[in-house]
Amino acid sequence: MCFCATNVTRYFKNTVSLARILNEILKFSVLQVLYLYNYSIKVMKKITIAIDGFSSCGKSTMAKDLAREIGYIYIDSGAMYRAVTLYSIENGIFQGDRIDAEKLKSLIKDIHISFRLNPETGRPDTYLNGVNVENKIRTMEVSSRVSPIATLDFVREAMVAQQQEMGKAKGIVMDGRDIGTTVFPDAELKIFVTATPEIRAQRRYDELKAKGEEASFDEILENVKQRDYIDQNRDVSPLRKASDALLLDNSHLSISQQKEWLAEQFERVIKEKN
Ligand SMILES: Nc1ncnc2c1ncn2[C@@H]1O[C@H](COP(=O)(O)OP(=O)(O)O)[C@@H](O)[C@H]1O
Ligand SMILES: Nc1ccn([C@@H]2O[C@H](COP(=O)(O)OP(=O)(O)O)[C@@H](O)[C@H]2O)c(=O)n1
Repeated sequence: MCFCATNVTRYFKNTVSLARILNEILKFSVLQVLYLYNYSIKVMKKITIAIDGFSSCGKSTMAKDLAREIGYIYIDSGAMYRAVTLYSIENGIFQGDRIDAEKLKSLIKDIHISFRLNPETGRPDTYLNGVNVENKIRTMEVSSRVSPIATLDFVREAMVAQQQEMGKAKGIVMDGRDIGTTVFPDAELKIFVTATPEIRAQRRYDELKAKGEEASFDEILENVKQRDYIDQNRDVSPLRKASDALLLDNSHLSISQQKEWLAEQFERVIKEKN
């Protein structure tokens, strides 16, 4: 790709006409044109993109789309906390609502989380100790137990260390609750997303229904509010907007509108950095 792109760029010399052709004839998006052009002349400095915010507001939808379009790695940090929660459910860490933190602490080194691209969806699936748990971690049972697990300092320490390792080379879009504040405080682009609890619950409800799963709107709304409360009030890395994050309330934005907004922010920052 690099060889072809370099030659094409040399041939056309004029970036504007090249961009127009890629855009109008080959139907490349503006971002793809920008990325291809920068890639071709090998000057594009990769950045780190941190997307934080409240539960179920569309963070991963926009993060995944952007990452795919610009060729960055996408990491869903929430999936990692969900995987630890699933492990805890399956390994007797919960006694009713009580968490056996000592037991989990002694087992945490045995929890290995990774992501692999699913060729069918074109998106990364979550693996727990080598097993694909992408569907299992999205159940209401995991949703209702994940936030207390995510308050545990040794769990966060282990997850943050892995996340920082994944982002060492930049070129990463990560979404979660503490990415812009704790995991990558120096991220070049930080977004904080919010929407009303009712709208977020409706989006999650529609998603579960579309998957053919049993869902109660009231239960989801309660879960969304409860997780927001725990996430904002925990001692370690509580959910906060980083002071240098851009605020996006997407209550009344469509998926494509928010995608376009994020692409504009990326384009602006990447131009400043290159
Ligand atoms: N702007 C939007 N309008 C309507 N639905 C949306 C929007 N953004 C995301 N969604 C949908 O809302 C649900 C939750 O989005 P998701 O990206 O998983 O949220 P988060 O990562 O913040 O938990 C998904 O089903 C997604 O398709
Ligand atoms: N960086 C992160 C990501 C998630 N989490 C926790 O993990 C839970 C699940 O995260 P998620 O991103 O999958 O949640 P949804 O908004 O997708 O439902 C959150 O409610 C937080 O309690 C966290 O503490 N820190």
